[in-house]
Amino acid sequence: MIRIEQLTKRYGERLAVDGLDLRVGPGEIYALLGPNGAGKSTTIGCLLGFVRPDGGRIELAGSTLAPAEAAIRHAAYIAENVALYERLTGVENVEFFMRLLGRRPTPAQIEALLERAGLPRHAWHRPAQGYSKGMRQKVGIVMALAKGAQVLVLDEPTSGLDPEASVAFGALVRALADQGAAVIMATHDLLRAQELADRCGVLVAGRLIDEWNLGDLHAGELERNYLGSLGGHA
Ligand SMILES: Nc1ncnc2c1ncn2[C@@H]1O[C@H](COP(=O)(O)OP(=O)(O)OP(=O)(O)O)[C@@H](O)[C@H]1O
Repeated sequence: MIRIEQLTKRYGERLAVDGLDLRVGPGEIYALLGPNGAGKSTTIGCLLGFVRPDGGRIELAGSTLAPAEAAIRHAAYIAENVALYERLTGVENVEFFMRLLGRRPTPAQIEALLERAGLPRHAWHRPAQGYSKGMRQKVGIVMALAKGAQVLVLDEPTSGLDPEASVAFGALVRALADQGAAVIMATHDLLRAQELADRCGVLVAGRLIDEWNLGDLHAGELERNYLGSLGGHA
């Protein structure tokens, strides 16, 4: 579960996040929409403890720890470009990550995770420097699976992915949510947001101006609503 209450962040004079309240329940996928500069990345940065808020409260997976520690313990983050150790293979990257978590996985356990995430077999033992964006996203998912993350934070996860990779990625995210993870994804991809998310909110100038249950909307309706919502706040 993700609970954000009255989150505020300023950069000098600029109010990037303005008293934001937002909740994402276990098993729920929430799409955080909004134009450039709306405060999506700042919100995500605060969730992960990368950015220090000026006010408000953040709770991840019921933890009362400071956000950075709670994120280290409970969250997995998949950035637009998943950073890997370029000279290590996919298997070695996952092994390294799992050792940081205090685990000693067998090669078979790592391969089972890579298989589950759909990383092509031919890539398992190749250096990550040759990986495509979609392959990197899959390794990111493996790390979330390995960690048993209760919170999954995604920043523009589908930008630059081809439609097939994007659909495959969406299925993996849904599988993690079905295991009980609370998922928040900042995105400009309204099509994928409508396909994948359960709920979405529109952030403008650091405030949520609208929220919808996506199950209530017809195909294509999200874009109309979104543009209408922005128009009303122009
Ligand atoms: N490190 C920073 N220093 C100063 N201002 C910043 C900093 N990071 C973000 N901002 C400002 O805070 C506001 C929110 O930015 P943020 O990156 O969170 O928006 P965003 O919704 O993620 O935008 P985008 O869709 O373009 O990624 C913007 O006005 C931005 O210029």
